[in-house]
Amino acid sequence: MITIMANGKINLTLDVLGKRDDGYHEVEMVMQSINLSDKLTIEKIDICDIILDCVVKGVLNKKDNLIYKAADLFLRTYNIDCGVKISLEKNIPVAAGLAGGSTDAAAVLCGMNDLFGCGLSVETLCTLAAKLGSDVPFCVRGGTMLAKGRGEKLAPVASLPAGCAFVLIKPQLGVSTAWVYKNYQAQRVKKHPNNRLMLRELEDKNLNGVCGSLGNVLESVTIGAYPQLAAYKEKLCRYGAKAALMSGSGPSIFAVCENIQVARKVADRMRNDYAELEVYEAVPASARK
Ligand SMILES: C[C@@](CO)(OP(=O)(O)O)[C@H](O)COP(=O)(O)OP(=O)(O)OC[C@H]1O[C@@H](n2ccc(N)nc2=O)[C@H](O)[C@@H]1O
Ligand SMILES: Nc1ncnc2c1ncn2[C@@H]1O[C@H](COP(=O)(O)OP(=O)(O)O)[C@@H](O)[C@H]1O
Repeated sequence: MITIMANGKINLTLDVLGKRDDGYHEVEMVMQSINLSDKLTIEKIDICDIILDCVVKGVLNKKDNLIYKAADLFLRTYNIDCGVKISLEKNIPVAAGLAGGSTDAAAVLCGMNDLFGCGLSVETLCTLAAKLGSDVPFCVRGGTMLAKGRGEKLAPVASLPAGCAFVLIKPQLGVSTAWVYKNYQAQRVKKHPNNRLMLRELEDKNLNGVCGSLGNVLESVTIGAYPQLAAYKEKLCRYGAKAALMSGSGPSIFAVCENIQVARKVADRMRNDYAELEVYEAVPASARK
């Protein structure tokens, strides 16, 4: 039996370059793992089955769970003639722009690789991961990455300056990623993030520069539909954060602070207006403890 942590992510940048022939959007984004994590326990069972012990809001059919899909893909690809029982402690809110489902799927692939002693490389795991979703390869690797293509082409980039921390607002509503991309209209975007500049600011460990380079074009869709998200961003900055942005397709909002003490102060002030928030930090690649 093994236990494995599945980290959530935020997007420091997210740009959409255009629509592709396969219906997906060509993206360019800087992604960052954070220590908001689900916990999975995976054990071998003698029967050829996948048993799930978990509750995921809105996922009623076991076969729709990305955990099931990942386990099924792994067992079929490597002709493994036994099954697994997987238990999940779900901490990452669902459909929140934090890759909760994708990271569970990535953890299953990595966990089963260890459990069955397959010795697959990270590259092989990422190829498998891309079959499950655009964000799943990033979740296999973690850390700070530039993602291109539909999100699966990854290159490691410099990490954030040490010590910085995030206040993360987890709104009660869930937003469908497919709906957000479907409603994306390039002409409604006022400003695109400058990914090159973001990479340079990360290299220079310049937190003010990083904050100045944050940007997410999908805000034009999700904040358009839920204007209260703009008010959260504005308040977080007024209460002492350096900058705030929506993560992924939303609706989660994160604010960047120079250190955890400042982040806790901002979070305490913000709690009077909005209760569902917590302080998190960046985690490096492959941190699953
Ligand atoms: C927006 C992002 C940013 O990191 O994350 P989330 O907000 O979901 O966390 C990702 O691009 C989401 O990745 P992921 O959630 O894995 O998406 P997928 O399951 O592959 O696709 C869900 C739907 O989104 C659309 N989609 C996804 C990725 C992409 N590059 N272009 C798209 O148009 C597709 O229509 C697809 O049907
Ligand atoms: N284990 C899982 N955890 C979360 N969502 C899951 C899971 N399995 C399937 N899903 C489905 O994936 C969708 C996207 O979920 P999630 O990855 O949490 O959000 P996002 O794509 O915004 O990061 C959910 O609405 C849910 O229907």
